[in-house]
Amino acid sequence: MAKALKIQQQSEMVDFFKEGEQTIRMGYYPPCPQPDQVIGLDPHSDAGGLTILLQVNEMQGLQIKKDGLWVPINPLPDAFVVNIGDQLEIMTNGIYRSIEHRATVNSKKERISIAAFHDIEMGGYLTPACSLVTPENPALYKTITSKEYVEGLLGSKIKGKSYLDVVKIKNEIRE
Ligand SMILES: O=C(O)CCC(=O)C(=O)O
Ligand SMILES: [Fe+2]
Repeated sequence: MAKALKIQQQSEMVDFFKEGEQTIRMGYYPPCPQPDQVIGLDPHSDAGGLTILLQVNEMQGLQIKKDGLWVPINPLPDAFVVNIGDQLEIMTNGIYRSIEHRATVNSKKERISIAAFHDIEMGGYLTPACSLVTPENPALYKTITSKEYVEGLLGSKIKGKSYLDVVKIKNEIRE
């Protein structure tokens, strides 16, 4: 990833995650007779760096928001879904965008997913990579401590990608 982004000091990318955390969440979505009336998991972007997700029993349910529409991600046998999270959006100075997603439920069958989240270390800083910030491409996100980031996140309501707005430098965002 660092190579693809032409980050000059590849160690910079490694340093972000070197002492980072891996957290696993298992999702169990029971069948629901009225699937249109409920949501399995509210729309959100993952707050960490990279998420690796397995749709265990290959039931459809994961959807991503693309051009304002919800697009289903059909499970492929033995395949992982790899999601960009907000921390990577910040580090890449917006070159890689985190993806808004949600999970729906089915009427007939349960759905099981396992997500592995990879986050930066607590105690470090969350900041766009130095070599991606230039006079032509100024920093789009503030530099904050990972502690500030997590505290702010826990204190906010999950609503799509809205928490990133707190970290964005206003008036500088390319859409
Ligand atoms: O169950 C899924 O497919 C999505 C899970 C997810 O987005 C999450 O745990 O953050
Ligand atoms: Fe997620």
